[in-house]
Amino acid sequence: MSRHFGGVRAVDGLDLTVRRGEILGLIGPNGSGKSTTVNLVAGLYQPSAGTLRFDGRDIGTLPPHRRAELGIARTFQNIRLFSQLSVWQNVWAARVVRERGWDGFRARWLAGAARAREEIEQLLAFSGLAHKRDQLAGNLAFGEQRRLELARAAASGAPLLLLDEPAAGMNAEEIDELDERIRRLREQGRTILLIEHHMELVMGVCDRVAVLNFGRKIAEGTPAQVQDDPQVRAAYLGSEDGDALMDAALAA
Ligand SMILES: Nc1ncnc2c1ncn2[C@@H]1O[C@H](COP(=O)(O)OP(=O)(O)OP(=O)(O)O)[C@@H](O)[C@H]1O
Repeated sequence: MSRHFGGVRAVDGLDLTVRRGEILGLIGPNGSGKSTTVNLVAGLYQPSAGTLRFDGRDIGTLPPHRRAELGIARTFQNIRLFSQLSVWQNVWAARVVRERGWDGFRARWLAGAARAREEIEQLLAFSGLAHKRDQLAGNLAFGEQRRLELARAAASGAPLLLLDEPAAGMNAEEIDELDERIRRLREQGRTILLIEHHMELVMGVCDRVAVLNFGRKIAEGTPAQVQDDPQVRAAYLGSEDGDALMDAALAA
């Protein structure tokens, strides 16, 4: 796929496969096209060229809500919750969409409510937010909002989760917890595309890693292979992420 903005080739002939059940890390220096890739998969952007298949089906022209119904959920780099709904209601809204799709959302939401409630309880426990259930999402602390976004994506039941910098702004303890949650989602059979700058998290949790630079894929492989790749090191040279990449390589 490619996506150009005027003269900027944000994504430039990217060929990427996310295998069922894996955690694929997508990394790259600032402005290398990671978020554009997520937005192409989620349907917020239309590709300038190329095709996109999900579970064998061409979804390149479907609007975002149809892709969500088919089983693609996401979190946002800049958190986007329903800030005037409670924690519980945020998770509930995602859960309801899964059961019935947007078309039946209003008419049939009551059906299956008991099972949904039980699942929402489990998700609130999973994200450590059970005690915050009645608070407005907009009033949560930053790290809690990130946790709620993840819970909401999980509540959709989508087999594919696109996580766009879920560790951004988190402290070390929160990142450890995030690491654990991402692993648990994989254990449940979810497939995860993880966009992240936090190298320790990426190298620790991902099965495979793909590296972008100027919209192109410059490397793909296991975390160890990618860390040792001279092109990857060159792309990151002199940046903070590059230093972290070296640290992760040395620690491995
Ligand atoms: N809507 C847009 N309009 C114009 N240019 C855009 C748009 N979105 C992204 N770009 C440009 O495309 C390139 C890739 O941006 P993108 O946000 O995908 O990178 P990224 O790898 O996610 O960066 P970061 O790590 O800083 O989040 C950048 O040069 C950016 O300025």
